[in-house]
Amino acid sequence: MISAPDLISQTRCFDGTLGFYKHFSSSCRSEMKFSVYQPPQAIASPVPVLYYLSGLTCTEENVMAKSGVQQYAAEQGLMLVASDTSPRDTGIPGETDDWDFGIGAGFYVDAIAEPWSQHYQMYSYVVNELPALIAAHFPVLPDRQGIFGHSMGGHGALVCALKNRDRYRSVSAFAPICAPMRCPWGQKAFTHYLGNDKTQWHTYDASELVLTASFPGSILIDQGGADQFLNNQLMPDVFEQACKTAGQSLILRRQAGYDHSYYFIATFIADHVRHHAIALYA
Ligand SMILES: N[C@@H](CCC(=O)N[C@@H](CSC=O)C(=O)NCC(=O)O)C(=O)O
Repeated sequence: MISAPDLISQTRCFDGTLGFYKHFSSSCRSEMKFSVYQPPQAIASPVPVLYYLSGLTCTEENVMAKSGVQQYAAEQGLMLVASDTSPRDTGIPGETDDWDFGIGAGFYVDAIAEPWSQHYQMYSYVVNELPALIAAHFPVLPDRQGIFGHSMGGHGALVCALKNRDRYRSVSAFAPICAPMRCPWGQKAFTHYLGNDKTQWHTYDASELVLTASFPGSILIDQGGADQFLNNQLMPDVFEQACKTAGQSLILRRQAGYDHSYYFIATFIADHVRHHAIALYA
């Protein structure tokens, strides 16, 4: 039996309910927090569920506080679940030293290198443990799941969907880190979490994965043209080229003038929720 999470706080929002929760994660072997927006439709019957993965430095709160996503989840009848971006307070030396590694920067991989492998199991957490807990304790249709995210989390969403096409019916991303093996954020995280063997890195790089594991539906990506991280960290051209090579359907929208912030996400999040709703209610 999967234990119920503890409710930390609950707020009414667009005729639904926004709740913040904590529980002990067996994957990460530490306490984890997450947030859930339950739309009004979920009172009558179970609804599809959309998972959101945040970027570096974020928690389970950022998307709920800054994007305005609840309005669109309420319109479309989707449960929205946002996980934290890493375990916290594990006691691993150095986990708070850098803003782009350790706490707030789990990169949605299962670490295999010590000491990170003891707790940093974010891939298993978001793909297996959290969905099982949500299915056990919230009114969702667990065979109707979508996933999206921003930056580190946008890349995490791409990887989760590409590796699990049987579990997710839809995927989208805001300004994802498209080729982590080639950028400083990704190289730093993969070196520490996965070690120096590059064959391990390939299994968590969306631009490599898509060459051998395509997703059945179209992938939607929005990328701001004035994003400060565009050229040195995000590299959407690499993913676009890989999708072309693999025959993967991709809608890559380059949005002139937009940066990397939640103002950019708030501007286009209605389109993303609609993209998921179409697939999840088909
Ligand atoms: N000054 C920022 C630097 C980090 C940042 O930009 N984080 C982004 C995600 S970057 C890639 O994963 C973010 O979403 N920040 C949180 C927010 O609410 O904007 C910082 O310290 O946040």
